[in-house]
Amino acid sequence: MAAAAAVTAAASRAFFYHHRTLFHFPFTNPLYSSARTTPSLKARRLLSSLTSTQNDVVSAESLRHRPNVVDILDERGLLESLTGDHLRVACSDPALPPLRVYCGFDPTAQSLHLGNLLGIIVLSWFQRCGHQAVALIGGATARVGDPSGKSLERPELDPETLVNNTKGITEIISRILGRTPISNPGSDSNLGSVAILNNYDWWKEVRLLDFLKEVGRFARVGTMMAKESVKKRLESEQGMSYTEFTYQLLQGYDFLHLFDKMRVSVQIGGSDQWGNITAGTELIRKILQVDGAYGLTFPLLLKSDGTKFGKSEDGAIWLSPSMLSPYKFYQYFFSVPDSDVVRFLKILTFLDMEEIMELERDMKRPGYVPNTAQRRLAEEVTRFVHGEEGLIEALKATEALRPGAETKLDWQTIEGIAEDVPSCSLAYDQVVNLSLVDLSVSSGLLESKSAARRLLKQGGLYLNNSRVDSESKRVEADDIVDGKVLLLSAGKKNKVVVRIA
Ligand SMILES: Nc1ncnc2c1ncn2[C@@H]1O[C@H](COP(=O)(O)OP(=O)(O)OP(=O)(O)O)[C@@H](O)[C@H]1O
Repeated sequence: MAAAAAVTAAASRAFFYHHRTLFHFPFTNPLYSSARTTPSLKARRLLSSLTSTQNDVVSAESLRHRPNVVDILDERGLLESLTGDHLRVACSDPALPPLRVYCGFDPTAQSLHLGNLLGIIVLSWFQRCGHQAVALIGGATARVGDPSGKSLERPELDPETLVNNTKGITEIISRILGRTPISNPGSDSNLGSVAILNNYDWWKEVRLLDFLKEVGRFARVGTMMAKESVKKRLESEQGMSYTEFTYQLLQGYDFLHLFDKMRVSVQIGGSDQWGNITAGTELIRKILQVDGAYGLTFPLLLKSDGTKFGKSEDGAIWLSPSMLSPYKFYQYFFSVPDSDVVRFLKILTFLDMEEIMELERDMKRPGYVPNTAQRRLAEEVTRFVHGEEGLIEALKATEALRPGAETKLDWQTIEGIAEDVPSCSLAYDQVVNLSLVDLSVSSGLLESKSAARRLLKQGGLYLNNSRVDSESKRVEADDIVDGKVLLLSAGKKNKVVVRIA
């Protein structure tokens, strides 16, 4: 009873604290009048899970145990900088309500990529430690273009592309973060919830004169010029447009808006976002005259050649399954060099640090089966991004590419492989009853019938992963997988997918 009463008292203290933080310093700036800044109906629905008072009441469970998310990020190599050490205390203080933390993504491509995954992972860590995640799509900021880390002005995107990109990115974030397991007290589900907002919803209402008067007045040009993103560009031949120079204030104002309207007190981002994030904490401090807004950055994920994983490079690791199949995604992680695998396990998975260290020790022991750590990494990251079904698809495709494998093939698995190996289309009548020797040539797998016969005799010709051991073998209707495709292999590496037209 006493414990329950203490919990209730602490919960109401926490609840009260929340309202005090929000409303103690009333903010009468006309830019924030509710008529102008109300999010769209869709955004409101998405936000409802976060804005309900029920979610603010701290449960007995979270009061007892809220792991320190900042320490966890630090331990795993996911912490670069904090705007203040107070966040370390605030994030695990049982007297405070869960933090609301946001990460922004400009919809500059149809899909997010591996570099952006770090922001999602950090949001997920916050969720797992009992906090609430907000993903912000920069529908407005993408029209301006973030100069951070860019040597050239970003190309302008047309509204239709932005809408398309926003849709793709929203799907990815809700798919990944919507299934993050968390202890979510007071909720029927033990899956995380994420609010996804679009900053165009408030920016489209803001008038330039109001902005200059109410926000611009508090922004010092000297401070803005000193930001890394601006300094670098001013040194370049092309210089910087006024539009891109303003970007930091747009992102800064987003933080102010989210802090003021939705009690979001933490912004996270890659280290290149430091200047934009601090623009927000500075505006909050100057305009709202409160402390209690925090910024946290994580290191950029770099390739072994020192360049960052991004979308501009060839062979970007996309998170959308329509831009990179779960099979290819899995294969990427399965093939990372031994020198990177432990670092990736810490940064990109939620595996216990003990387990990762054990894997690291195993790698140095005699008898270590090569790629064991990579397999674990590939499984964990693929499951996080593509779900259990995506992982199964990737594993099936991996198995299907192994000649002699006994897994029964289905057409989706073969189609998954078709992106990665040559394929051709042949009419049903051109295929059924044709000898395997002839099919090997007409499908383009082998150059000549004699080469096909030779390979068959050596036991190297496979139909749907089963060895073909007779020269007289002809294709039967039943060989066509699900009535749609065949997989022909010459040895371990060469394959052709034959589609039945
Ligand atoms: N390699 C990376 N490692 C960590 N975070 C990254 C990485 N790449 C991008 N981010 C983060 O993702 C968010 C959006 O990034 P942004 O759109 O600027 O980069 P990008 O897609 O890599 O651009 P580009 O490929 O055109 O350089 C930012 O918070 C940024 O810090």
